[in-house]
Amino acid sequence: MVLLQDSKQAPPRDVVELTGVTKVHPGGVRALDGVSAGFGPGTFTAVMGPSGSGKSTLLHCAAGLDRPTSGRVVLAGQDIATLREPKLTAVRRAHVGFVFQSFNLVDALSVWDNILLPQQLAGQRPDKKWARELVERVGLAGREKARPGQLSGGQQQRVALARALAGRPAVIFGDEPTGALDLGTGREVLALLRRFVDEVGATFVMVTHDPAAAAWADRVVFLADGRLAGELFAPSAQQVSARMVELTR
Ligand SMILES: Nc1ncnc2c1ncn2[C@@H]1O[C@H](COP(=O)(O)OP(=O)(O)OP(=O)(O)O)[C@@H](O)[C@H]1O
Repeated sequence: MVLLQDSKQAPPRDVVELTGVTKVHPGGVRALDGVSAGFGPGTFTAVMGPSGSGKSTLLHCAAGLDRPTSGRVVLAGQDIATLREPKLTAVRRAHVGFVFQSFNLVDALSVWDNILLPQQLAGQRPDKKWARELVERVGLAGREKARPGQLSGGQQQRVALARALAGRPAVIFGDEPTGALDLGTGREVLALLRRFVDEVGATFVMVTHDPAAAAWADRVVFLADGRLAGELFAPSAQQVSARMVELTR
C-alpha cells in the first residue's frame, strides 16, 4: 500500500491526475469538457453531480477504461490517455482496483479464487498472506470456500473490496459501490472503505448519487454539464445535499 510521506517532505504526488480532459462520445455528446483534477495517495474522494453530468465518463477515463478525446491522464506516473491496448490493460491491471454496484464476482469461483483472480489475470504471483489478511479485515474468515451466490449482498461487496485491494493497486475506483445495498449494509461497506484508506493508505475514488455515502469521503468533487462545479472537504450529508440541490436547480 502507499505509505504517506513525512510532512517535512514535498507533498506526495497524486496517484491519478487529469489535466484538461475532454471526452466527446460517439454521437457528439461532450460528456467531459476540460476537467482537471488530482487524487492524492491515501485519500477518499466522492464524485457527485446530476444525472448525465459526466461522473461515469470521468471514472472511466481516470481508470483507463475509456480514452479521453483530448487531455492528459497520468496514472501511477504514466500518461494513459494515449496508451493503446494491450498496454492500457496492463497498466490498469497493475495499478487499478474496481468495485461495482453489482459486485461483478465470478459465481463459478470460490470467495478465495475471486479475490486472487485479478492478480492471476495480470500474470502476477498472488500475495496470499495479504489476501488472508484482507479476508479477515472484511470479516469473511471461514467463508473462503463459499460461492458468491451463497453470500448476502453486503458479504459479496466485501469480497469485491478484498479483490480490489488484493493486488495493492495505486487506486481503487468505485461505481456506486453501495447502490445495490440496504442502508445499514451500505454503511458497513463504507465504514470498511474508510478504514482501508485510514489504516493501510488505500486511495479510493467513488461515484455516488447518495449524499450520505459521499459524507464518508475526505473530499467531494462536483460535476455539472461535464465541468467541475466545486468541491467540499469532509462535508456533512446535509452540506452535500444542499450543493446538489443548487446544481440541479
Ligand atoms: N458510450 C456513450 N455513448 C454516447 N453517449 C454517452 C456514452 N456514455 C455516456 N454518454 C453521454 O454522456 C453524458 C454523460 O454521461 P455519464 O454516464 O458520464 O454521466 P453520469 O453523471 O454518470 O450520469 P448518471 O448519473 O445518470 O449515471 C450523458 O449525456 C450520456 O448520455
